[in-house]
Amino acid sequence: MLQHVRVGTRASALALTQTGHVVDALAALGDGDLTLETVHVRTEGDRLTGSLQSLGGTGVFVAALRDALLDGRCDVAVHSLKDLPTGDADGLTLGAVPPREDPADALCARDGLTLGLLPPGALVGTGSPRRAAQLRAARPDLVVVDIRGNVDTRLGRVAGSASGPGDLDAVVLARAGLARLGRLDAVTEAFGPDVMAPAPGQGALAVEVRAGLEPDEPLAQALRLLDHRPTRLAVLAERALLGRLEAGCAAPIGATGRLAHDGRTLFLDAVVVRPDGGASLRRGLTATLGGDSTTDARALGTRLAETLLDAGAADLAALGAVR
Ligand SMILES: NCc1[nH]cc(CCC(=O)O)c1CC(=O)O
Repeated sequence: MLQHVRVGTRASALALTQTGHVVDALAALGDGDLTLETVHVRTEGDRLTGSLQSLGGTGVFVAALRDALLDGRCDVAVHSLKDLPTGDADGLTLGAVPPREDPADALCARDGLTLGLLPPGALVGTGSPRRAAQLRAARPDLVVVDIRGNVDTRLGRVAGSASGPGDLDAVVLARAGLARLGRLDAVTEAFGPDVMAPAPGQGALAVEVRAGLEPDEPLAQALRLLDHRPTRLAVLAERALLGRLEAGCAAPIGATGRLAHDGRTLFLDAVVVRPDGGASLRRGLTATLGGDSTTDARALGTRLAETLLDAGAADLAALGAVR
C-alpha cells in the first residue's frame, strides 16, 4: 500500500529543521510505502510581537498546526514537545516521540564567557520565567532582560546582526534547538540541571496525528518505529507533573525524567523556583513501571507534583494548583 502524507510545519528555521528530521525519518522507516510532502502553516505566534508571557505562552504556535491537522490540511504535525499544552487535544494523538536531544539549557555569551565569568550587572536575555528565576538564583547580580524572537534573532542580540550591534552580554537558549540548527558554536556553557533544570519536554519533539489511524497503514507503522519509549515515558512524566501543578511552559518549573537501562525504572527530578530566584523546592521520585507503563509514568509525574505542592510549591511560584 502506498500512502501520501502531508507534514505541516511553521516556517521558522527551527520548525523547518525539526520537521525535516521527522520527514526524513518517516521516509526511511516507511520503507518505500510512504511519500511525504511538507506544507507550511502560518501561526498567530509568528505574526504577533511582544513578550511570550503576554501571548499566554507558546500554545499559540501550536494551535494553528492543530487546526490544520483537524481540517485535514495536513496529516502530521511536528512540534517542540515543550510547547504543547499539557492537556490532550480532542481528535488528535501523539503519534510518536522521537529520541530526545540533550535537554540542557545553554548560555550563549559574548567573548566565550561562562555564567561565573559574566561581570556584575551583565545583561542576560531570556523570555522564560523558568530561565530567569534560575539565572537570578545563581547570579542575583545579573540583569535579566525579557526578550523573544526566533533563535537567530536572540543570538543576534549578543553577536550583533544586520540591524545593529549586540546589546546583550548573553542569552539562554535550549541546547537542542541550537544543535538542530547547527549553531552549537554559539554555546559558551551548557548548564547542568543543578544550575538550570530544563523545561518539561525540552529537547524532545512531538509528532501529532489525527486519532484513529489504522494500525496497518504505512504511516502508523512508521510512527511506531520512530517512537522512542524512553523519551516518551520521560516526557509523559514531566508533563503530568506540569499538568498537576496547573502550570504551562512559561512557569518557573524544571523537570527531568529518565528511564533506566532496565526499561522499567523511571526517575523524575523537578524544581519549582520563586520567580525572583530567592527560594526553590527540589524533589525527586522513582517508580517501577508495571504493565501499563504510560499510566505509571503519568502517575509518577502527578505524585511528584503533589509532593511539591505539599512542600508549598503553589505559594512559592504563584501556581494555580491546589493540593
Ligand atoms: N519556546 C520556544 C522553543 N521551543 C523549543 C525550543 C528549542 C528546542 C527544544 O527545546 O526542543 C525553543 C527555543 C528555546 O527554548 O531556546
